[in-house]
Order: sequence, then structure tokens, then C-alpha cells
Amino acid sequence: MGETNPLVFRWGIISTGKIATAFTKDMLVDPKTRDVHDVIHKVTAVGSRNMSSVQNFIDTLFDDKVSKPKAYGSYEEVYVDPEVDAVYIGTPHTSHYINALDAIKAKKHVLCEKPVTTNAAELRSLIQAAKESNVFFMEAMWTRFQPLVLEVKKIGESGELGRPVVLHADLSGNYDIENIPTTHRILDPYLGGGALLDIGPYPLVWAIIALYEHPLNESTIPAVTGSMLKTPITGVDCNTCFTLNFFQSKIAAQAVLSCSINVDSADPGVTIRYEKGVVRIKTPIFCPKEFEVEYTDRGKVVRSTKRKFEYVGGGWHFQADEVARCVRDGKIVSDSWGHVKSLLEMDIFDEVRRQCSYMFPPGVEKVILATE
Ligand SMILES: NC(=O)C1=CN([C@@H]2O[C@H](COP(=O)(O)OP(=O)(O)OC[C@H]3O[C@@H](n4cnc5c(N)ncnc54)[C@H](OP(=O)(O)O)[C@@H]3O)[C@@H](O)[C@H]2O)C=CC1
Ligand SMILES: O=C1OC[C@@H](O)[C@H](O)[C@H]1O
Repeated sequence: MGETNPLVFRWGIISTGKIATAFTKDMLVDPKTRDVHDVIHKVTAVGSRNMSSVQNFIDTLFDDKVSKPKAYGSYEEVYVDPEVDAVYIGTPHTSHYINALDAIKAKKHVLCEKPVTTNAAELRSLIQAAKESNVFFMEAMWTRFQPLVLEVKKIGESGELGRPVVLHADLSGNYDIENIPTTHRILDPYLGGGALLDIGPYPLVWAIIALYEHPLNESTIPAVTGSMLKTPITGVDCNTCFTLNFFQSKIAAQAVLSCSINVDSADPGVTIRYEKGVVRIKTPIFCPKEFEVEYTDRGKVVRSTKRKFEYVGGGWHFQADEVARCVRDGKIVSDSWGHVKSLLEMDIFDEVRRQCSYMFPPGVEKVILATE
């Protein structure tokens, strides 16, 4: 399928919050601006718990030049709309499981925001359901699809820097937790609040890309240790760090990862030290625009390069291109960010929470035991 016959891929948007707005705006960006010619995205339906929110969402984002999506005052109506190919879920973490399950049961393909679920048992249950319904299902780990990230991955795997040895990654944000309402999703334990689940996926995705996916690692699972400081305000984790030791394969590398909700990010947000050089990635690590590579010889810098990446839109559209192409090609799992990597993420988060005795209130986790 070439430029003359692009696939028109139809999205149903679930919820009208901050990230649903950002994702929808990116669906309106002409894919040709990022050199994509085989896919066109179209938003055909938006669902909200509230009809006035959905109407406002559509009026704000869709001008008269684009066809307006259907407005639904429920999520369920989006799941059964025959003019929707895939559903994008932008609700709080603790709703992902039920929203994704409902969409999958209605035989819709699903792209679900990060963290894909609140625990690994929920994710295993969703993967099983997606297989039974034969639908594509992916966590919206948008960072994994961005051009800068793919370039850093390529450099790391080329071998020119030698073996990766230590990776540091931090993503933090000052959410003004002393002053925001305790019902804000970052503070509310009933919405899966805290640093680990909300921003922990980003330091982790860098460890997965640079170390777990490195050919020397041969998909070996790392050992995990975690440490948390919890805020007395609501008890959610405020400062969390975790290490991953990749020691059972030829890679022999360590990742030191951190995330906080009461301070700005470290910059550079990611530093990857290799035997023969270092890669530094400028924050924000969820959609970095700049990185540098220093090549060293016996401790001395012999060469360095800086690269900048720009594109039209926020960067959420790259993952949407992946969904459309996978569905077009009859795949139910992405080769780049497949179920195995989301499971690795959720197993690591479960383990960090277990070590740090961080439990959500009863009823928040919809599945407790693995179904496999
Ligand atoms: N990929 C990325 O860059 C980002 C991802 N995220 C992820 O997206 C998810 C949502 O975050 P964000 O958009 O910031 O959140 P918001 O609070 O801005 O939006 C969430 C929306 O979900 C719907 N919703 C359904 N149930 C609830 C509930 N019980 N409480 C509150 N809202 C509910 C509401 O939409 P309605 O009323 O229309 O039904 C609401 O507007 C999180 O899982 C987060 O981790 C967040 C920010 C960036
Ligand atoms: O995914 C995210 O990235 C940006 C953060 O500000 C946000 O809280 C988080 O959900």
C-alpha cells in the first residue's frame, strides 16, 4: 500500500481529559509532515461519562475543515460503533482494565494509556481476552516509537560504543502536591496515584530499550530492587527509585531509575554509559528532542555529536501509526512494544510495590491473581 492508497484508520476516543485531548490533536496532524504516507488517522467517535464534556471537547478540537466525530455520553456507545476500528483509552490508570476489557469484548482493537493496568494480573487477563477476541492490544508507550529514541537505540545496538554498562534515568515533575486537591489522580490512591505508576514507566522504558532489548541481553529478565518515600498527604509514593540488574546474560549491565512528584526532573534525564562512550538524553525523557554522544578512548573524549529532532505535533502520533499498520497487517501484537514488554513493566512495578509495602485500597486492583 503506497502513497496513492493510504489506509484510513478510524479511532474512537475514550474520555475527554488532558491526554485524550493531546492524542486527539495529534490525530489531526497531517501524517505527511512526519513522512508517513501509508496511513491517515480519523477520529470518528468520542465518548465521555458526560455529554457536555464530549460536546465541548469536539467543539474545541474540530473546526469546520475536518469532519466532526460522533459525540457519545458513554464509553459503551463508542465500543459498539461500527465506524470505529480502534479505541484509544485515556482514563485514569485504575479504569484502564475495565475500559480495555469492555472494548476488547466488543471486538475493537485497543491502544491503552500507560501504565496499561494497575498490576500484572490485570494485564495478563487483558492479554488473554485480546487473544480470545483476536484484536490488537497495546499499551500507549509513545516514547518507544519516537524518531530520536529509535536513533539512540540504533547507536546503542550498533556496537560502536561497546557494551552498555550503567544507565541512569529520571523523570520527575513538581505537581505542587501540598496545594492540589487530594482527589487529583496523582495523589489519590483510589486512582492509582503516586510517582511509580504515573511517571515510572518512562525511566523504565529507557532501561527496556537500551538494556533489555539490547541483543546481548537475549530478552533476559532483570533482578529488581525498589525504595519509596510516601507522602503523608495521602500515602501515595512521592519519591521512588528502583534498580534493575541484568546479570544473567552477556550484557551484565545495571539500570538506576527514579521518579518523583515533588521536584523537577534531572537533566540530562537519561545517561547511558558504555564501555567506549556515553549517551546523554535531554529531559523530558518521554519525548526528548535532543541527545549527545561522546566517544571515548581510554577515558579521553575523542569525538562527540549532538542531534536535535523536530516534528509537527506532540509525538503521540507515532504510536498511532504503529497501531494502524499492525491492524492493517493482521497483527494482534506490536513487534516494538508487545505484550511481553508491558508485562515486564507491570511485573517490575508489582515487585517494587511489594518490596516497599505499597498497596492500593481494596477494590482498586480488579484482578489480583494471575489467570495464566
Ligand atoms: N502518554 C502521556 O503522555 C500521558 C499519559 N497519561 C496517562 O493518561 C491517563 C489519564 O491522565 P490525564 O489525561 O492526565 O487525566 P485527566 O484527569 O486529565 O483525564 C482523565 C479522564 O478520564 C475520565 N475518567 C473516567 N473515570 C474517571 C475518574 N474516576 N476520575 C477522573 N476521570 C475519570 C474523564 O473523562 P470523561 O469525564 O470525559 O469521561 C477524565 O477527563 C493516566 O493513566 C496517565 O498515566 C497522562 C498524561 C500524559
Ligand atoms: O505520562 C505522563 O507524562 C507527563 C506527565 O506530566 C504525566 O503526569 C504523565 O502521566
